[in-house]
Amino acid sequence: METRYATSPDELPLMDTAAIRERFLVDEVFRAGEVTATYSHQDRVVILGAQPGPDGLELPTFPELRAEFFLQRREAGVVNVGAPGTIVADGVEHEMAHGGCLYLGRGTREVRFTSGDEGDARFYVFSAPAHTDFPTTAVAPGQGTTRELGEQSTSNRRTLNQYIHANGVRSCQVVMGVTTLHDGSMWNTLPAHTHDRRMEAYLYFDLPDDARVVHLMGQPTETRHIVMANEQAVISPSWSIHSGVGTHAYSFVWAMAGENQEFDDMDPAGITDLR
Ligand SMILES: O=C(O)C(=O)C[C@H](O)C(=O)CO
Ligand SMILES: [Zn+2]
Repeated sequence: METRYATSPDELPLMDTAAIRERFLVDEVFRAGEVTATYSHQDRVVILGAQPGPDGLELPTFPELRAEFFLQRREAGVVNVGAPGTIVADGVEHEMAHGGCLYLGRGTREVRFTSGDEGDARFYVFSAPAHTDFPTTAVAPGQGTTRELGEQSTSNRRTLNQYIHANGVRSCQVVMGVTTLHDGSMWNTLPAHTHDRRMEAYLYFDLPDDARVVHLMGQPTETRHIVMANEQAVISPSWSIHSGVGTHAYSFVWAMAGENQEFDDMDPAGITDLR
């Protein structure tokens, strides 16, 4: 497990490209036949990638957690960004289509990831500490609470699907969903925002290999960028905007943890105020 310590907004302007990437970018979320894990001290979230081969993969625990099993004190949201697969959670099997979501409640002891016949599934997992047990629940792609956002004329037309949230699948901290850009739209989360009460992470997916997303971060008046490829994740502290423009349309998993699950608890950063 890789550890990333928390960052103060004062530090960002002093960092060069390599330092910014090292601190905020999770460049290899998926490795065939492995579970990767990154522990961020921003709200103590763990970002994992599980890409099971024919033998499947167990969700392990890690020495850093001092926990008997991974979900002993945690909950997690999972989105499959690869070929169809299944997750077996304490003996119950959940079919996971491309883009489908599963909430794993605190106390789930055994989690097994498998791929189907169409190639490797790739399970993106976002986990946060939990104070109680909520039931493990699956949501099929597109079956969450949907919001249509943006305009074609400003290249930010997109469909946002909320899966784990205050009015949907219940959780302690995790709020999670998928946003898909419509063909010809490239900008996500514009106007941008911050939310001081929770951090957020994005995993960009369904982006062609030769395309990139220029992800914007930092305080609204002191922004920096990270050039990102398909299936890379980025950690956004609560004080940072998280917006981006692609050279092609794409989808992204957004996931948050902190003290307020209210989706619209956002402090907008006006487009003309950005620096
Ligand atoms: O397209 C968007 O806008 C988003 O997906 C925004 C994220 O959901 C977000 O930043 C929630 O706080
Ligand atoms: Zn946000």
